[in-house]
Amino acid sequence: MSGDGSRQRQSWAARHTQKTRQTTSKVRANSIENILAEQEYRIDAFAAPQTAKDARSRQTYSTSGGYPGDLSAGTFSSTSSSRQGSSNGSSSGGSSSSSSAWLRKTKLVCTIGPATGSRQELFKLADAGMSVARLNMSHGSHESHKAVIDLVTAYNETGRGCVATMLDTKGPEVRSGDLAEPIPLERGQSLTFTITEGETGKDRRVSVNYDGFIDDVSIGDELLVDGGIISFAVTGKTDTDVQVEVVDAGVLESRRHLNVRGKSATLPAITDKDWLDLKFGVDAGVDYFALSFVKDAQVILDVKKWLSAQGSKIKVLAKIESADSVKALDEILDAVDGAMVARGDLGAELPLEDVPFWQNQIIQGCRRRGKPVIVATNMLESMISNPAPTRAEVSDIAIAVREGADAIMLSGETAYGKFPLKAVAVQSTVALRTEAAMTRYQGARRFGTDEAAPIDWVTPPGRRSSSSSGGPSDGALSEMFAYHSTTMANTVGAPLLVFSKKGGMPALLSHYRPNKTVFAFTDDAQVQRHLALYHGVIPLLLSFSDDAEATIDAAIAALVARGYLAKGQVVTLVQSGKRPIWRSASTHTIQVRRVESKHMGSSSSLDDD
Ligand SMILES: Nc1ncnc2c1ncn2[C@@H]1O[C@H](COP(=O)(O)OP(=O)(O)OP(=O)(O)O)[C@@H](O)[C@H]1O
Ligand SMILES: CC(=O)C(=O)O
Repeated sequence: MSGDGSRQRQSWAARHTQKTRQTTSKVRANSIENILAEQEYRIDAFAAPQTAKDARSRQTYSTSGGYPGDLSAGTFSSTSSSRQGSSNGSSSGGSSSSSSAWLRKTKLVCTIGPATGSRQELFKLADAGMSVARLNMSHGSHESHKAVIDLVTAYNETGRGCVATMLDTKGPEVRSGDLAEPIPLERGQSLTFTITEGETGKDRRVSVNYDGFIDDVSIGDELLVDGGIISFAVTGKTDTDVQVEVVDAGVLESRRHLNVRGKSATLPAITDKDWLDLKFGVDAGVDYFALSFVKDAQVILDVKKWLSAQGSKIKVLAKIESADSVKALDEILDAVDGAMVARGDLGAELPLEDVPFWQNQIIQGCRRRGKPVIVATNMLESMISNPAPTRAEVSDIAIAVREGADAIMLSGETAYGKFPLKAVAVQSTVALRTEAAMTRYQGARRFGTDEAAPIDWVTPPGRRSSSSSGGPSDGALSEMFAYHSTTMANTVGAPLLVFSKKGGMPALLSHYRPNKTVFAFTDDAQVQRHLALYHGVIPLLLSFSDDAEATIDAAIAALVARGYLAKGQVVTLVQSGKRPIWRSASTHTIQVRRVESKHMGSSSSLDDD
């Protein structure tokens, strides 16, 4: 790039930014007024209502007080929402555009285990708002995981909602072996971990499942059990044994996770068991792989190459949970389809106080790249045994939502906890409340004082990479389209309606975080499930006819039938992407369409109904 070109580009970008600021000013002003006019926030938003009536009777979060940040004013009610699905002409600016429902944008990932593996419990979890069912390959069998995948398929076939499946690999974990009985350990006592097989605790000798353990450990290291519930100082070692002294006391049980603070094990990135599990996932048709203990980009590229050789479109997420993975964060995030902040192991390998910093880095890294990111582990740990969360847990959810995570995850809370549905309801409500408050506070900052810099999640796309004709490339054009569609939708206070075959444009729209929902219609069930993870996107399945207008009308009618839109409301319609569906009929367009009489009353032609 020549110096001149660079200057030109900068000045274009500067002008563009200035214009955009002016436009977003209007956008925010409208949004604040719209939000002030809206006092109800619907929860369990991603379990789509089947009819407008159904939508009306859904649980709502109503604020009797003046602003959504006023938690004391909030009340849960299961009563009918007087606004949902009904005429909603009260929004400001002469626009009758705003949908009355404030739909939750942050998605919920739930680990399925003994507490939630039955048809009844899994369906309840999905109805309560689960968008992704996580299968942890450290537990259960292929048969039990296949049964869960079949249940998710059955749920999706009911048309009640869209749930994706995520297979989480066990990864190269170092574990202690089976014990004859648990060993109580007091501070100062000694113990020996050995690579000799069959040591079950006699003479305080315990086997470890990995020979390289000896080389990975040095005298003076801190050795942790299950992320720190017991800790040891390494005091000596031989060719086969590691001697340790108890620092934090506890009871050592069978097959516990061992790791050395600040060091990653030198195990292969993907173990033989992982490859068998990945093959199982391909055969069973899961939607996402979450790869444990990813160390660098190469392992991602290897799995992606293997997947494409199998003709599989499974998306690959990297779990960032090791000292190695944070060192290689940028190259890993460049290679993956998304990431998980796996705080359990991350907090064992790194000092605990570093975890919030890395959580933020990982979220921002994914947000910059337009890739989905999940925040996981301990989000509502106390709800494994208690029916209500701690205040700190509520704050933790709010922080992840404010930082811009696409999804938040539950582990033991839904796998074996006593209150899985309550845990989902808490995540859902806290996310919803936080999102509503964020939108308002952002606006207040922008139009109020200069006290705090506005939260700026999005930057306008640059006019990067030009095509052979000299203009922006298709990819850059799509990004600009997504950006300007978002600005337009925000200005009119309307949700977005997009048609997509591969999910690219809905993902781009999600990246720009529009104020309202992105209703993404696709004719591919797997693309629909992939989109279930993306922030603010409600993915719906629909056959695309050759007639663009007929398809658009069918989509609007489907949204009306589900209670998402009502007569007189407007939607921002986006037809774009690298391969627009109706290129012959229209190229790239952004339009604002109003819901008319012809969209009312007809039954939805959604494929999943
Ligand atoms: N498919 C399953 N079958 C049985 N139990 C499960 C299953 N999935 C999860 N669990 C239980 O839920 C707990 C929490 O789930 P999570 O996915 O967070 O496990 P984990 O903490 O990664 O596992 P580990 O205990 O191996 O470190 C597990 O420790 C296990 O007891
Ligand atoms: C989710 C997970 O694996 C972790 O937090 O370590």
